[in-house]
Amino acid sequence: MANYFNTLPLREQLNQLGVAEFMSNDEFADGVDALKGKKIVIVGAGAQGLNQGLNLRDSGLDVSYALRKEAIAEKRASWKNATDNNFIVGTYDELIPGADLVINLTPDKQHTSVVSAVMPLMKQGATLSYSHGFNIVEEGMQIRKDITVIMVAPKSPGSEVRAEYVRGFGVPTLIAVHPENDPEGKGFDQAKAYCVGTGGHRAGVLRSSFVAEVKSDLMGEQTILCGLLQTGSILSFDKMIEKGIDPGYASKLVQYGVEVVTEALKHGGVTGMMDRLSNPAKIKAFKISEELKKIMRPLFQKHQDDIMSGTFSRVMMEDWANGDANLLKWRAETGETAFEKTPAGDVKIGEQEYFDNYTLMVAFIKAGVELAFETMVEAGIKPESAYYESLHETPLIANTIARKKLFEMNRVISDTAEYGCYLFDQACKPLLADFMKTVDTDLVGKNYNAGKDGSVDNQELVEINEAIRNHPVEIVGRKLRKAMTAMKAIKTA
Ligand SMILES: NC(=O)C1=CN([C@@H]2O[C@H](COP(=O)(O)OP(=O)(O)OC[C@H]3O[C@@H](n4cnc5c(N)ncnc54)[C@H](OP(=O)(O)O)[C@@H]3O)[C@@H](O)[C@H]2O)C=CC1
Ligand SMILES: CC[C@](O)(C(C)=O)C(=O)O
Ligand SMILES: [Mg+2]
Ligand SMILES: [Mg+2]
Repeated sequence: MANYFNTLPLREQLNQLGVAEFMSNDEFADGVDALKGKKIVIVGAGAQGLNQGLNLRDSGLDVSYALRKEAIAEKRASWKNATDNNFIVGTYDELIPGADLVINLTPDKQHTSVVSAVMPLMKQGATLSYSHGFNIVEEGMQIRKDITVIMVAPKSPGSEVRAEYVRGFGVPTLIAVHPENDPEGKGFDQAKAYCVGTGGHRAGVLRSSFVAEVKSDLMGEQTILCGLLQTGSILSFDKMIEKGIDPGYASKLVQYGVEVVTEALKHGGVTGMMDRLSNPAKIKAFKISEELKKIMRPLFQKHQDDIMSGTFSRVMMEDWANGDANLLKWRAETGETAFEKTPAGDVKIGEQEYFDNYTLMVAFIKAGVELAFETMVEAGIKPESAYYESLHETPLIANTIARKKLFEMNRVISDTAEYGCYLFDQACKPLLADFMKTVDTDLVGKNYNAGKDGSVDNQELVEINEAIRNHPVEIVGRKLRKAMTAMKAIKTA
């Protein structure tokens, strides 16, 4: 199998990369009708599998789970996830032949073997769905020509797909039909219905392509969403310990701080997050974020270039073939960091205190969101897609860190995202070493405003406010957030 993207002529690569059409609410007027009464069989009951299945069932659809024989015989976590929630569970032989829609929600690494096992059992004219296009785009998987191939890709961890649905909202979702597999022209209607079933239509849906989803998803997860949150958290904690801040306080500030500051990002964009700082702190955070952008831009560009050329996927697949040696080594190293091993102290940190005492994280997030967005757009990804993959999803990932630190984030995200996160983190920490020498506790651990009289240069503040508000991620963000009328606030620690 060859990398599908790399086999396309440049014209077609650019065509597929540039697909991102924001869909209006009335395009979902038929609800889940296209899937009503159809047999939906999900393969895999993990992070996405279980949570999407719960939403689809609550939306009135007929969902069951096909698991590999060993998972059923050994009553593994996936079997328990599905049976504890009263779903019918069966083997591939038992369930796949009757399925109208087979949703493959196993780890990307397993897709070639899972799809190869499932495909011969699928009935004529059935549909196969993915939530990430890696297998189709990077591995060039060929699907039987009578089968329709669709993608419904929530831009969120599975846990938040469920949590947002239960809150009455949803997560932004990319839907697509593989141009090589739409023999009956029904793929798009089915993808829309599936997306309504998960609640995605309430948060914003882009009609996308497998190519656009893969090249943006990989970039978001490696850089701002997971990589930089990991690097920023570890460096912030280590700095506080070096400067004598109480470890329990430092641990709590870092564990929950990213969730608190990004909640402001979710509702009001970078502008809203920066507005939570005092004027002097805002000016400082702006200047630091500019410095961080300068240092990290080449690394962000390298990640995007390697994703576009297929180098990233080739190297990761070499690690798969090598028994995940790097992934497992990096996972173990992350588990050994002082941040991970230091429990959050029993200390009260007020909501505003998270902003005032963690200005450094605000600067990291501003820099990372803007850089990821800028780099994706430069590479041909549409601003709407780049917004979901940078700004909107950052708070959803931050929620997982608040639950159980970086361990939880890396457990909940896909193996592909986890690998890319560590890859970025390994390269980013040394890059930031000199910068971190300049950081003191006024930026992390103590109130930035302490001992200052709060005065600022008016002209400088006006210029900085303008720069923040007029960044392209803010312009597209204001438009997309207008469609998110049902967005709910979450309770933070
Ligand atoms: N994690 C996330 O939040 C997101 C994931 N995605 C995409 O969704 C898809 C699923 O990812 P994710 O939910 O993280 O996956 P998980 O790692 O959570 O999937 C675990 C499930 O897959 C099954 N599985 C593992 N290996 C095999 C195999 N060889 N054969 C059959 N079943 C197997 C497991 O069953 P068993 O008990 O037998 O091991 C389990 O049910 C991926 O394409 C990913 O990129 C997209 C958006 C976000
Ligand atoms: C950010 C990681 C992700 O892409 C996701 C949750 O959207 C993944 O692959 O897990
Ligand atoms: Mg993603
Ligand atoms: Mg992903």
